[in-house]
Amino acid sequence: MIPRPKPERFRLRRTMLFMNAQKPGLIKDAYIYGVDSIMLDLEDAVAENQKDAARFSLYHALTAIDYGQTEVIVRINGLDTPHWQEDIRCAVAGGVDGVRIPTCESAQDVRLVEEHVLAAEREFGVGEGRTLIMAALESPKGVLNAPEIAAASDRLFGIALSAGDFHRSMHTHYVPGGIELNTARSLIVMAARAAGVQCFDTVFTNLDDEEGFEAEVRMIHDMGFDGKSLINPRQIAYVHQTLAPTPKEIETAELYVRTYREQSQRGVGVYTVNGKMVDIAFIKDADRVLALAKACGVYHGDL
Ligand SMILES: CC(=O)SCCNC(=O)CCNC(=O)[C@H](O)C(C)(C)COP(=O)(O)OP(=O)(O)OC[C@H]1O[C@@H](n2cnc3c(N)ncnc32)[C@H](O)[C@@H]1OP(=O)(O)O
Ligand SMILES: O=C([O-])CC(=O)C(=O)O
Ligand SMILES: [Mg+2]
Repeated sequence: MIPRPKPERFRLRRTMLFMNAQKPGLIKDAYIYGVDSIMLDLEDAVAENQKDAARFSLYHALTAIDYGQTEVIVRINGLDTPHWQEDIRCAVAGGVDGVRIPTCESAQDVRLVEEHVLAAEREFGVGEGRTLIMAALESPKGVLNAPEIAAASDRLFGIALSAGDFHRSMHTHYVPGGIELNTARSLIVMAARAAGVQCFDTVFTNLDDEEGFEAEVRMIHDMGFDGKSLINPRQIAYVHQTLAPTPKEIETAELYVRTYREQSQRGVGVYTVNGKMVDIAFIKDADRVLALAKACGVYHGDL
């Protein structure tokens, strides 16, 4: 069994790439793409009569492939199916970093998964508390319960919008620009921030519409999402580029932190830089920008 580092609840997750757990050709060298997290899917990408075969393939991938620093998440089947409990046993036995709950609708759903994850950790001698959880919100009930879901467990690192199923349950239609998803996206970002967890946008399935994909990535970046679920390796680079702080943002953050240190030594709490007011609130954000820039590998300074 390949030893994996202890999963970190909060780490860089700009890109989370789905792949069918049953396809060795996809999963055997997935780490070469430089994606932050891979999501081995046991749910919708796997045909109903192939669930056992997919679990078999998944277990062997988890125990035989060295994914290095790439996080490995397994999307289990829905809690309304006969599959999810065995999915959890298989993923935990293989030493997975985390499980993704599809169509999560309540804090109770998260706690139920948590109970089964803990039981599997005990059964297979995997460190108790090791396995992380994330929740995908795919129904109006799930989105409206986002605040309680986001705060439901110390294992939960984030919540994600899953728009395909959300569209179906809402009877909405895809519109370029995503106006029909505005409320769901805003609620998810707000609930995640209130609970101190991460938030992820949904997949973009039209691989031929590069312009539409890029516009959506810029929009979800502006809305405050930490990352996005992806379906294809060719979507990774643009997300990494767009979600990293720009040189201008880094320069401003550095300037704010340095000047704040000088000013606060002199007992000054609020002052101006290039005509703009700066106080402690700006410094907290500047610190966040510099930490993100460091994690993205675009800042190597000493702050
Ligand atoms: C709504 C939902 O539930 S989404 C989640 C469930 N869906 C999935 O998991 C689907 C994930 N994506 C895929 O399976 C594929 O990208 C498809 C079927 C959509 C398109 O497949 P292709 O037409 O083969 O894509 P493409 O030609 O761009 O593939 C280029 C290379 O990337 C590989 N690749 C494509 N998608 C993935 C992926 N998700 N993960 C890893 N590798 C991939 C292909 O194997 C191919 O490799 P090769 O050049 O060595 O042969
Ligand atoms: O999580 C996602 O974005 C994919 C998905 O299940 C959906 O769109 O229903
Ligand atoms: Mg779905």
